[in-house]
Formats: sequence, C-alpha cells, structure tokens
Amino acid sequence: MSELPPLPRTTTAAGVVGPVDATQVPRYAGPATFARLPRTDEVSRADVAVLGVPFDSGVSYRPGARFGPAHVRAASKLLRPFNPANGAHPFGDQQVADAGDVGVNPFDLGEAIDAVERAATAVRADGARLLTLGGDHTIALPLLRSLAKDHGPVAVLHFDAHLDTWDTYFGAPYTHGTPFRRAAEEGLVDPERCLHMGTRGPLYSAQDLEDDRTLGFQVIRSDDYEVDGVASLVERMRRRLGDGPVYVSVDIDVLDPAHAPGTGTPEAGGLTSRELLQTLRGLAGLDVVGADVVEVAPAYDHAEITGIAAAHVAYELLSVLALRG
Ligand SMILES: N=C(N)NCCCC(=O)O
Ligand SMILES: [Zn+2]
Ligand SMILES: [Zn+2]
Repeated sequence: MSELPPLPRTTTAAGVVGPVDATQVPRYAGPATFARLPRTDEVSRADVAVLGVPFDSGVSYRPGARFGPAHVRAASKLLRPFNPANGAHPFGDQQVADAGDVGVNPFDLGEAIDAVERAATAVRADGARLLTLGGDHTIALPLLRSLAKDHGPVAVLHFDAHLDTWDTYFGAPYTHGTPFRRAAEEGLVDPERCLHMGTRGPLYSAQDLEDDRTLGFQVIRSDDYEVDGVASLVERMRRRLGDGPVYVSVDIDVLDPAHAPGTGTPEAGGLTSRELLQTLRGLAGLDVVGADVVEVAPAYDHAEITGIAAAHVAYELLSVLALRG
C-alpha cells in the first residue's frame, strides 16, 4: 500500500524528536499520541515515556476512568513546546514518547495489577522515567511496586481530595481507595517523606486520619491553600520531600469539581487548576522518578475541562523532569 509522507516534526540538534510541527499540520490533525509526540517505537530511546492504563475496576462510585488516557491525550493537542513559567522545553530538553496503553483485564483485578507492574517495569527497562495516565487510583500500587524495585522506598507526593489509605471496601484490599495503605504495608514508600496535598471532604471516622499518620503521611489540606498560599505550601512540601527519589501521584479530583467535573468521586471545596499547576512547578530540582495522573472519567466531563486540566498537569510534570537537566 502506498503511504502518506512522514509527519513533519521538530528535531533538536541533540536529536530529540518533538511533536508534529503545528505550523505545518494543524493541531486537530495528526497522531492521537500525547501532545502529538512520537510513539516509543518511532524513537531509538526515550527519557520519559507516557503510558496509558485504561482501567477502572477498582472504583467505589462512578465508573469511567478507563476512558481517561484517550481523553487526556485528545485534550493535550494544544500543548506548546516552551513553558514560560519556568523556562522548560519539556519536549525538547529530553526525549518524550508515547508508549501507548497497557491491555489490562477488566474482570480480574489481581491480574490487572500484575500487568500494570510488568508494563511499567518493561517500559522503564531502557532508562525511561514513566508518566502514567490512568485509570483509577488502584494503579498507583503496581507503579510503586515497579519503582521500589529500582529505587527502594520512595517519597510519595499525593495530590487528592481523598486519603486513599483506607483498608478495604466490601472486604476487598485492592481498590482506588486503598493503594497507599498497601504500598506502606509493603514498604514501598518512605514513611518520613510522604505527603498528601489537597485533602478534604467527609471521612468515615477520625480514625482514618490517625491511621494515615501512622502509615507515614502528613497532610496539607485544601483549606490550607486559602490560609497559607501556594509559596509557603511549596516550601513545606519541599522540606517534607527532601533530596531522595519522589513519586508524584495526581488524582484529578484534588481539583474542585468546578475545575475538574469529569471524575468518579468528586468533593466540593478543592484546589483551582492554577493552584495545582503552581504547586507542581515547585518540584523543580527534586528527583522525580515517576508520576501519574489518574481518575479522569470523561463521561462526566464538559467541554474537556477535566481533560485539559489533566493534560496541563502532565505538561508541568514533564517540565519538572526536563529541568532536572
Ligand atoms: N481515589 C479516589 N478517587 N477515590 C477514593 C474514594 C474512596 C471512597 O469511596 O471512599
Ligand atoms: Zn480522589
Ligand atoms: Zn485517589
């Protein structure tokens, strides 16, 4: 079969292959990869791989995060190569490529969790850092399992309305409300360096917070943003995370439902997208070894509000990775 000519891409002097050139192919045309970047099989190696995990068998309320990866990729088409907020070229100072989706079993949660860990380990085997698009929050557990094999216990910086350190739901240990309790029990996280940000909303009991503290988490609440402001919270965040490896997990429901309606367990009183993006920029210089953006459920989204927020979260995370030099 005859083929279309190759898509025009910007390639830097160092050989980094960027997104399809938007001055030659309009943004709504071209590939469905994240930010119209090359696929991992189109480049010789990647510094960062974007991996989709279309999985939502761990949810406790509204389903639909299995469609998150495709939605975030679709909403990422407008991202441009230069980040003026911090001077990063997230697609030029490092090779970013899209590794596609993991094919996970929606009917067997244990098998799905193992498949995510295997995929993460395979994609990271050539040295790529992983930015994962979920999927519900259950997937943070296998992602941490994979990372801990190389890095040992990591700091977890967890943006979420919820603690996600609950024990079980209906007796089930692996759900989107329990990944960080399992991770702590398995010794995958450094209990001196873990932090939730944006926590809010009703709990089951006061004991939830006690348990959470015992597992090694500190909490910066959504309300603290109002009182303390981003700059002072960033200072606190950096003190807590220290110099070692950091895993960043962003549940999009950390945003107020006005800023992210498309999610499964929304809670009022959340962060603005501006607060979240600014906080992420505060990670510059830290050793971010992996990250995820989870819980985007497009069926409840409007006008791509949530998809765009998630794409920008991913962009800021890629910028932090690019600034590591
Ligand atoms: N990880 C997310 N998004 N939600 C957890 C909520 C668990 C619950 O229904 O209590
Ligand atoms: Zn949540
Ligand atoms: Zn969560």
